[in-house]
Amino acid sequence: MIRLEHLQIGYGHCVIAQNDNNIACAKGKFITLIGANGTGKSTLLRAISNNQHIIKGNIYINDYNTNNISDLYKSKTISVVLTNREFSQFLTVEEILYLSRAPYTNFLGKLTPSDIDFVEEIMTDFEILKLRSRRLSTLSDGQLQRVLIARALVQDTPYIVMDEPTSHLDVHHKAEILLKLRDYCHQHQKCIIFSSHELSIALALADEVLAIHDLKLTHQSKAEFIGTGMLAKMFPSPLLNFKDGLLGLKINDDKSKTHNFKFFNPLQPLY
Ligand SMILES: Nc1ncnc2c1ncn2[C@@H]1O[C@H](COP(=O)(O)OP(=O)(O)OP(=O)(O)O)[C@@H](O)[C@H]1O
Repeated sequence: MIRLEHLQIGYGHCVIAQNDNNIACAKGKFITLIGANGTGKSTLLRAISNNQHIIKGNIYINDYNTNNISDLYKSKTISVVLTNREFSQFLTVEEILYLSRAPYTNFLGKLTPSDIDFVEEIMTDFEILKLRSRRLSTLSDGQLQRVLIARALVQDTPYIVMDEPTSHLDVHHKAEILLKLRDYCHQHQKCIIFSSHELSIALALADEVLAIHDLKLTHQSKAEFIGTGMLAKMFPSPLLNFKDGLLGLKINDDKSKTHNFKFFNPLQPLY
């Protein structure tokens, strides 16, 4: 379980988001984090993964306060896909994946046959076998994003946080990768928290929603969240309509001068 207790995140003394009630994110849940630009999604994900100062409150992973956990425990417990390129661009795809097994190797860093099989399995699942010998610096943004998602899975931790993991992917790969991640989360009882601006796909697939609006961080089941009508408040726009929990896009009909909305129901699975 990841627990957020009376958390305040932000910069200096400036709070950008806080949760008044305690929040618990359980294993086996595929949780989307949504909010308008600049509301604090990346800041929250960095805080959860212990890469960001917290103004107030506590974050617990498996009942351990993240302020007090060792690097080794952290690397076996939570993996992260952030948006910055914080690793050496000279590494090949295969090398960065093998390095992600480091928490499980002996002091010589030697991989076992089962480590290698596991990496091969993930490379196959995420269609990156063909990229294995390529240096990271030579990958397209979309290819790199698939590699970084694979890297987080190779680390094989119960908790995974991902900041906009599909932002560079084409529409086919967005749907495919999020479906794979959801199935992986359910099959292996992982807790995956991912931020996304792809509301329709994210809400169609997620089990639960973390939302940041008006400096408040909330956590609800998907159905509860949609029932609150919060989407319309989070994204006030004359082009969008969220009536009855349905996401609608305004389509101007020039002849009749009326505005119709094409609706997509995020409660319906995509397939
Ligand atoms: N290092 C920093 N110092 C001060 N303020 C920062 C810093 N990094 C981010 N901020 C501010 O904190 C707020 C939240 O930023 P954050 O990147 O977490 O938002 P976000 O919800 O992920 O945004 P987006 O959807 O645009 O990616 C923004 O107002 C941003 O300008």
